[in-house]
Amino acid sequence: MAALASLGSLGSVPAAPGRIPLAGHVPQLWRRPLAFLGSLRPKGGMVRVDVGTVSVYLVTDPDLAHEALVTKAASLGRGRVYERLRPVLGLGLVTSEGEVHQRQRRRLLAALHRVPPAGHTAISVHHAEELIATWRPGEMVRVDEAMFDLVLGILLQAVFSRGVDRFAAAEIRYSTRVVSKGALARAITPRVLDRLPVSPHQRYDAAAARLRFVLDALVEERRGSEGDFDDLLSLVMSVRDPESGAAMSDDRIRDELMALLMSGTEAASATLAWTFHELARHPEAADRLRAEVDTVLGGRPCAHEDLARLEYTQRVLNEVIRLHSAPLLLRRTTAPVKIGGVHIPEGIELAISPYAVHRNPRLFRFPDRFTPDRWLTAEGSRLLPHGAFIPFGDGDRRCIGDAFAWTEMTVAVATVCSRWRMRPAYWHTVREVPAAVPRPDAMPMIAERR
Ligand code: HEM
Repeated sequence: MAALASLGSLGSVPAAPGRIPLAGHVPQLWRRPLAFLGSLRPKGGMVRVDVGTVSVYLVTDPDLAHEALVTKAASLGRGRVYERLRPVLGLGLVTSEGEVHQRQRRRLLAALHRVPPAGHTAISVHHAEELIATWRPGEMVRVDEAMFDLVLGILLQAVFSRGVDRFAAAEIRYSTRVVSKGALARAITPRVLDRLPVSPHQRYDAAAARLRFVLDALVEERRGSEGDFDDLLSLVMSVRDPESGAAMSDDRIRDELMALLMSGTEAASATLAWTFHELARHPEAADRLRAEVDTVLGGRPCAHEDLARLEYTQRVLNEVIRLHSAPLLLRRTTAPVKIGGVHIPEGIELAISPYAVHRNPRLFRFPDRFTPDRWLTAEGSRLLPHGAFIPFGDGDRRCIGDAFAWTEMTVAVATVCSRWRMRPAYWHTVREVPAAVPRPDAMPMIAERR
């Protein structure tokens, strides 16, 4: 950071290595985006990455990340990528900014804080038990898809306690996948291409339209229903803005449901899939985790009180989420701001990279190694500097579903590992694909009964 402070102006921030005229860093971003990001450790913690003619200033240092996400957050908005996604996803928490975002965030947090944690554990256990009951010994399971179905099922039941009919559920499943998987491609392709009759665009827009349609119908159906519903939708409908006292319109509720579906499924299911991948690659860690699960659960389903006692399981999850975290949290300056001593004018695209921060050897010894016990030592999160461990972001855009995700992930890992041992399918080499949180291209595994 000291090095950047001496630079002062944006023009003196170094460009990442390997830039070529006109294309900038597009070849590296195209061929090996995550390895490229993980390799960037600029002196001073900020580096310029050119995506064609657009420059993005990338933050890889914890102090600067903390400034951008927390102390200077008031001068940063959402930026170009979210502008592209707004027409599709609407104005939910993920895409909105400024006063609209703050108001909606207060309301959603108020609703989420009223969800009883033990109730969420019970829903997670029910769905995890149901999932493993369908597996047969020696069967190939697409773990990435199974985990997506699991977290989607949990989220849908948390939002619609009496369930949704199977047509709506199938539509939500299909469209959520298409819209979240295609978001990155939509965000980086120029607007002029949207109108072209090419199938990926048409498929994307059609899926988003169908998702909006189904969610609108479910909200409307709820408005016409009698009785008490003990779920997130009724909380969201009833919650008032703590300052103005106003309730949310149905359109806004629909946009927030879209935001929850987008953010609440991909990241948690990818993290779960990576957990089974890492456990399969580290048999010693898998043995310890199974031993802990056997001791704590003793063969019965997980209860809410068990979660805190699954300490090694939580360390495994912490380590997975450190290694497989968001490549980029995107922002744009809405006012001139000084970050890391550099004066940044209004309208500049910034990106904070948890992925790069979490692989910084100054913060984590042998950062590419999977070492769950690092969370027992001085490296453990409480002693890390601000901005050093940010898998859920930070500041006024920090993930609102972190507790929700932590519960369902702990339950899922404990439930699967109490009964099954997952072995990688030898015919597939898993690749990390860039997404909001990197996801596996596919993760076939063989389920072996313990
Ligand atoms: C392992 C699981 C998860 C990870 C790693 C994760 C990560 C993140 C991160 C990094 C952000 C901040 C994005 C930014 O600063 O631009 C975020 C925001 C958000 N997350 Fe999560 N998330 C997870 C699960 C969930 C779940 C389960 C839900 C909902 C049930 C959820 C809902 C949201 C929402 C609505 C936001 C937007 C917050 C705002 O902009 O105010 N997330 N998440």
